[in-house]
Amino acid sequence: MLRVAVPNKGALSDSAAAMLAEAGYRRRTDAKDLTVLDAANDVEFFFLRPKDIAIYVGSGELDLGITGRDLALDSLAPVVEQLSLGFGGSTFRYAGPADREMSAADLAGSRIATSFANIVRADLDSRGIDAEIIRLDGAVEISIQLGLADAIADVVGSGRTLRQHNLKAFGDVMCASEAVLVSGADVEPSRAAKQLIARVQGVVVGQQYVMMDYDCRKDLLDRAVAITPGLESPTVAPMADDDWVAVRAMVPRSGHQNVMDDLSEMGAKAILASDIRSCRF
Ligand SMILES: Nc1ncnc2c1ncn2[C@@H]1O[C@H](COP(=O)(O)OP(=O)(O)OP(=O)(O)O)[C@@H](O)[C@H]1O
Ligand SMILES: O=P(O)(O)OC[C@H]1O[C@H](OP(=O)(O)OP(=O)(O)O)[C@H](O)[C@@H]1O
Ligand SMILES: [Mg+2]
Repeated sequence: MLRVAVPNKGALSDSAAAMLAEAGYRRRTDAKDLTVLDAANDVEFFFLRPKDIAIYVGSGELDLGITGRDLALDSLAPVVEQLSLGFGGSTFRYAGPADREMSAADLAGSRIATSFANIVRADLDSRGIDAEIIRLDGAVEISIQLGLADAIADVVGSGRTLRQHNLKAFGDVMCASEAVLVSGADVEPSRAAKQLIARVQGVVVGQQYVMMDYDCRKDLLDRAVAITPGLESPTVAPMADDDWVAVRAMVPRSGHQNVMDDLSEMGAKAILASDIRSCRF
């Protein structure tokens, strides 16, 4: 049976659960459950702390896991990304007091508080900077005002937490993160693992596109195809009125409103954009 780790709470948990459900897997009914057996698909899901997931997968105890790229990197566990999942986007940055202009060079000799000590150590080493790393479990932004640290290194999502604590990010982004599906680095994914990867990929790709349908005069078809080329080529179907055809093509979700504007301007009618819940190529 395939064994898959899923975040049990936190920033990634709801979206990860929704994505697996959309891919056809059984959901847990109680947020306190630590395991769910999906007998129909021959998969057992384990609901674990997001930080621990790469450790279980890297050790080979579990076959696949959903976690954050930053968490996987910091774990030092031997895992590889099979898929980027398109949610849980964040950056991992240094930050310091908003009224101080700081750069990475200012970190020399400083105290840096973080929950991601390995990422910070690797970054400091790559710059040849000697600094003290203070390992905290969370709420890292408070450590400067409490006098524990001179700078922090933490996850920045909306940036709201930094602003609330009068802090400002500086230096290069150490990790551009999002939710990822990982497998062990030393093993080829099994047939069952590949099937789960393909199903989840179908959902991820589906979310990145919309299906566009519209009616188009035959003499405008070349222009229409140029606007919506589809993945291979659009489907063109006859209509009862012989001067018109019905066109159907996948369009990237980002910018699909512009595509609708262009089609409308060209003279297309009844332009519809619908969600794609899952797809395979
Ligand atoms: N706005 C955000 N805030 C926090 N984490 C985010 C955000 N956006 C994405 N993430 C990602 O979520 C993951 C962290 O998840 P989470 O905060 O649930 O874990 P944790 O900090 O280990 O758990 P907890 O906060 O319960 O102690 C990281 O991969 C992080 O990059
Ligand atoms: O830029 P923002 O959108 O404000 O999000 C970033 C904050 O969210 C996370 O904290 P979390 O809620 O996971 O709490 P924690 O610090 O205890 O892990 C992260 O560690 C930052 O503190
Ligand atoms: Mg957190």
